[in-house]
Amino acid sequence: MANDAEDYDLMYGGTCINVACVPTEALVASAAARRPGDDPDTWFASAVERRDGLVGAMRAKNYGMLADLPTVTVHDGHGRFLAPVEDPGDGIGRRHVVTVEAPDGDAIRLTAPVVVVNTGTAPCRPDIPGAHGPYVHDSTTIQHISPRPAELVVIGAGHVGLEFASMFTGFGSHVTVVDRHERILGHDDADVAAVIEADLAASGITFRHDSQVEAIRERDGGALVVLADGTELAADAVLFAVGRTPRSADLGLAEIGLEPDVRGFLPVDEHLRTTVPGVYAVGDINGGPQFTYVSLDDYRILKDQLVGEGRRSTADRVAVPHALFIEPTYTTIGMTEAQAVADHRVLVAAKPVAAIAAMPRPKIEGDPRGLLKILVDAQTDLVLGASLYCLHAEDLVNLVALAMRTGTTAGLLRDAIWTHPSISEGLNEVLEAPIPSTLQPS
Ligand SMILES: Cc1cc2nc3c(=O)[nH]c(=O)nc-3n(C[C@H](O)[C@H](O)[C@H](O)COP(=O)(O)OP(=O)(O)OC[C@H]3O[C@@H](n4cnc5c(N)ncnc54)[C@H](O)[C@@H]3O)c2cc1C
Ligand SMILES: NC(=O)c1ccc[n+]([C@@H]2O[C@H](COP(=O)([O-])OP(=O)(O)OC[C@H]3O[C@@H](n4cnc5c(N)ncnc54)[C@H](O)[C@@H]3O)[C@@H](O)[C@H]2O)c1
Repeated sequence: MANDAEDYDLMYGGTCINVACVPTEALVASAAARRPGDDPDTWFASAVERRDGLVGAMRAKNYGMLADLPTVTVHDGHGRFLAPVEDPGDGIGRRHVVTVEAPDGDAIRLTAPVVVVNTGTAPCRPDIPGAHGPYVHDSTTIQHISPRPAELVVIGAGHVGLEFASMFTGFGSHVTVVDRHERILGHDDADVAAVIEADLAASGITFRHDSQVEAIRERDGGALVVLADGTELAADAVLFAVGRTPRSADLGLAEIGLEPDVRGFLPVDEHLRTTVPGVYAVGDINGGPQFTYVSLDDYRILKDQLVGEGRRSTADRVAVPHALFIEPTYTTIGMTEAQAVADHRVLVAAKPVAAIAAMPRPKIEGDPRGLLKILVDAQTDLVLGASLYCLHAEDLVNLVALAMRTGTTAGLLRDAIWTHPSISEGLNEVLEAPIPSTLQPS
């Protein structure tokens, strides 16, 4: 196990637990819990402390889950392929060779007929002047920023950009988000994206769309973000949230004849086999969707390949949901409205959360922002897709996902008995009177 800074023992459990989902969602939750009277800096410091405790405990647990198994040996260090050992005629066949170089320079050599590459991705920064300057961060380093920046510029309005923008706004910082596209969530329904952007703007975030960053300059005690149109944005800190790059550059891939794609990801077939026999690539490194639960499903496919019947494949994934942890949570599943109207007669069931009388839960918890929108096939009554922007939508979307996977109709969701007061019961009301989509197939 290794990360870019080579803190091997700080990465047990991988990216999600140590530098991604768990720590960031812990900070998002703490930021959302801050009330106007709470001192921002004290609150931020205690949130960081809480985050560190949680991450430390989960890392230890994850290490134990592997290291405590009698069949597992954990080696700390950087793994890299060496040339394979050709079949010595012992019945096992050709073996791959991996060297693991420990931080102190010691290296060991491991041989095996099967090697699974699960090296993940790392944050990337564009090749512009000042991108590695002193006040410039990525999603990992900003989690350890001190003091809290009063003025933060976030470059990139994707998952990382919007989550950290929402989080730092909650911590009392002023955040400007710069993105090269004309709107946020460009792949999603425009009407839903507009509601979300309006809420984020109302919470204090400034958006600069259609913008390219040309350089980042140092100024007294901070940075100056220079945009292509000449605008200069002063910041205490800058966060690059412009995507992630695969960790494949130093894996010795040439030794085994494994060619990465142009971006550096390792191409696989639907059973996660690379082009080299005996070498699999799972998780972010294979260029699939970058989510922990997809990496987990890759593991199921791999397990089925190695000790099962070899039937599971990426092709049998149905209705994979996505969640964006802003406040409140925004989730999507299935088709967008534009995609749905291309092949279906679509009914749209949509209601602002504040107007759903039969779903008091968000009002009880004090955040009635959001919108529930569900797309239904007018002929079959099956759910085609949904955009759920609401407190606890990260759970509601799983219910809709299950309905889509099992062919449960919108009528059944509408008429089901759900607990009260819950978010699920919103389905009773939202699905009551869907109306035909007004979008034309493009
Ligand atoms: C800020 C942020 C928030 C996120 N939030 C979410 C979320 O809420 N939900 C969600 O589903 N996804 C989220 N993601 C995405 C998610 O974290 C990743 O998709 C997931 O962690 C990828 O897991 P993986 O199995 O591919 O590998 P990783 O978890 O990345 O593990 C790779 C491991 O390999 C090690 N390694 C790399 N190269 C070598 C080498 N040569 N030798 C030895 N070890 C090596 C690394 O140190 C690391 O421990 C988030 C990502 C980020 C950046
Ligand atoms: N809640 C979650 O599940 C979650 C949370 C965080 C991250 N992630 C995963 O991590 C991955 C990486 O996230 P990310 O936000 O870094 O990448 P991303 O691909 O989601 O978004 C990058 C954004 O940066 C913009 N951009 C790129 N270069 C730019 C430039 N030079 N100037 C201005 N804007 C620029 C792009 O237009 C895009 O909007 C995501 O794809 C996602 O799979 C998931």
